[in-house]
Amino acid sequence: MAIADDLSNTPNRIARSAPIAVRLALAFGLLLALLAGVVALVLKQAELVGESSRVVAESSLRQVLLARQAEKAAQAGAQHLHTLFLLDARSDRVPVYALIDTEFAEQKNALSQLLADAHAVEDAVVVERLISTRGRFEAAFQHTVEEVELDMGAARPIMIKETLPALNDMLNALDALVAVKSAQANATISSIRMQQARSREYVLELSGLAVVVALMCAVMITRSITRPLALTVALAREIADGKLDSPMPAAGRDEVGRLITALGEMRNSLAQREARIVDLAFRDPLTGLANRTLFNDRLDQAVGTATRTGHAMSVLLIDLDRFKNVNDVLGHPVGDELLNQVAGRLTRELRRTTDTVARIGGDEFAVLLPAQGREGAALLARQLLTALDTPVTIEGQTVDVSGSIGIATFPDDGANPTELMAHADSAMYVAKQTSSGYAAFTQKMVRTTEHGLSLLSDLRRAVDENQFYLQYQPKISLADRSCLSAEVLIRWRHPTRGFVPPDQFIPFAEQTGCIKSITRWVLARGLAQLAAWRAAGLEMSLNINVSTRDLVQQDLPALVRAQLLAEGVAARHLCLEVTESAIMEDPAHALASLNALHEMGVQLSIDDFGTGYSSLAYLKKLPVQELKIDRSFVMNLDLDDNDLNIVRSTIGMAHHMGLKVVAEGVETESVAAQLKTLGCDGAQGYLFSRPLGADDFHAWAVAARAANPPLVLGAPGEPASADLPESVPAAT
Ligand SMILES: Nc1nc2c(ncn2[C@@H]2O[C@@H]3COP(=O)(O)O[C@H]4[C@@H](O)[C@H](n5cnc6c(=O)[nH]c(N)nc65)O[C@@H]4COP(=O)(O)O[C@H]3[C@H]2O)c(=O)[nH]1
Repeated sequence: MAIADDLSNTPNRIARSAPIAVRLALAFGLLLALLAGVVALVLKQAELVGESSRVVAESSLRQVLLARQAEKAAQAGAQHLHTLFLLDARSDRVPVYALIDTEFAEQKNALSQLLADAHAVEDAVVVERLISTRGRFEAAFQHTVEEVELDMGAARPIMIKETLPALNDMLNALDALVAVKSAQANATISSIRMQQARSREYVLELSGLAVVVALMCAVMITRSITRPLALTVALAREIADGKLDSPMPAAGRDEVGRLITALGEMRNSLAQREARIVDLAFRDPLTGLANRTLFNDRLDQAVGTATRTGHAMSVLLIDLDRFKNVNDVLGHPVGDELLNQVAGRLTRELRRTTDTVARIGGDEFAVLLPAQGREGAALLARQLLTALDTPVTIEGQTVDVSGSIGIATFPDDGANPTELMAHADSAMYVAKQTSSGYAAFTQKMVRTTEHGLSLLSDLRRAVDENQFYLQYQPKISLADRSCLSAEVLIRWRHPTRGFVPPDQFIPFAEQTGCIKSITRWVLARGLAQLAAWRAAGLEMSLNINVSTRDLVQQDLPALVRAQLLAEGVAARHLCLEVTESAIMEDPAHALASLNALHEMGVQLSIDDFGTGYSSLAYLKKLPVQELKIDRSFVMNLDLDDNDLNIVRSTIGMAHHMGLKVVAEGVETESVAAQLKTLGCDGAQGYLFSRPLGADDFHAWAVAARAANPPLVLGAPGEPASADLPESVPAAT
């Protein structure tokens, strides 16, 4: 069967190997040749038939004419014989004899010619008979003529008995000859007719053959063009429908074959481009991981499957800690490489091909675990955190990596992808505050979120409704216990919640952006109070806390400048406290703000030192004058050698860098004494005073000043003899 197919396809293959133009030229050439052949044959046949017809007609006519001529001559001879009987004088008969001789000669000549033309046996027999009858006639005629000259009376019976019967015999023989010739002519004509009929058949057969051959050629050529064209059209439609992987039809070497090849090339390049587009649409170009779109798509499918099968499934959201620092401090190429390495580590931890790891944001990754419950997800979270834990080395720099993972599991933590992702997100934020680094979602997290929402609207109202107030805590010099500065601490008296400590609302205000209006309020109220104290003769400076958000916003220096000008307070009497984590959150912007404030003359202090991640080496680059050691290291300084060592080395290094050091949370004399021994410059704590209201602080400060007059006047880090103008340079 295959061989038969092969054979039947061979002409097609041959046909398709030649160009269409050549094929058409060949086909039409063949057709023309066939037609020319047929025409030539028809002409030849017609010529043959015409020639033979002409020959036969001429020959028959000639023979009939010769026979008639002989007959006529015989009849004329007979007439002249009669004439002889009517002429008595011999002289009158002589001319008749001459005529008779001529007629005899004509007769003889005609008969000789008839004999010469008589090829057929039957012709010869008839002619022989004619010649013999003529001979007898001629003899009888001569005899009669001789008798006429001898005895006219005797000649007449001779003529009647001999000559006339001989003449009749000769005439009968001539009739027989004419009949034979006519029969021959008829036979020839019917043979010609047969020949003509045969010629017609030949012509018809040849024409039929030519038509069949032409049809076969036409079908073959048409098929050799239309079939590949139909395949080409089908291929083009498939390409248009986006089917780019169906098998390609075999391409010949003709024009259609070249078209198929070109379509194939077009299809391949389309397939490549489509793959690239799909890659761009669904892959993260940096890490090669699935992107958010692909992740969401797979999450939809996984939730669909889990709903049908009743199996659990989990989502893990992973956020890298301090990634922004890496990007800002070490540069984007290092940040990109870090993300790449993290992507590799996450991918390597996944064991099942059905699991998906995706990069869904800058430093945010997500893992989809179909058919995996909470325990399995928590186990993987721990493995991922361990995998991330090893520091990476990029361009010779060692970068610590850590992450926080939030887990949400279907169906307990969410019935749809949106809920699952939102709850994994909430869990991730909780995870950031835990030591384990991961957290599975609980309903309590929803309540926290709800609580957060109502807290947000309350916070927004608090400034307008004057629910905030300020307290001031003295910062004293350990050298002489004098008070030169006060730290401003905000307090919130909520109408229904009661007193809300700053630790509970400041971080939230920072997250939600409310901190900006709070800082503005604290700056205005605090500087107004400072101006009032100074106007009342209390030599004092103020420390005000600013948050990360304040620091990265470029309008902080302008705001501070405006408030200082509004209250007429010199910039040097203001010290802004920033936490090291606030600086490290966005070092580039933080540094810009700090520089602008420093140029303005504002003092800068690093708050809660020791709790963040920054190093003293990095702080060296900052325009700060003071460093406040966190109270967690100070409070048990006299009991804990570790704390003592930390505080000692911090003071040593800070002094080495030209910074004043203030210890927070000093509650006992023993700690104060230790700090003084260690060379600490200032201290703050319940030992000296709890945070006080403005009036109480004023009274406390006046009393303290009386008990412990300052050896020098000025803010920590400020030269005692400084006599700076009360004006404020414009912020840059
Ligand atoms: N145990 C103990 N605590 C002591 C002692 N001496 C002072 N403190 C407390 O230590 C905190 C010192 O403030 P902080 O480190 O800047 O820490 C502050 C500061 O980071 C933030 N904060 C307070 N007011 C403001 C503000 O106006 N703006 C901003 N951005 N943050 C503020 O809230 C944090 C907490 O403030 P507070 O609750 O007022 O808590 C204050 C103060 O009451 C002591 O001897 N023992």
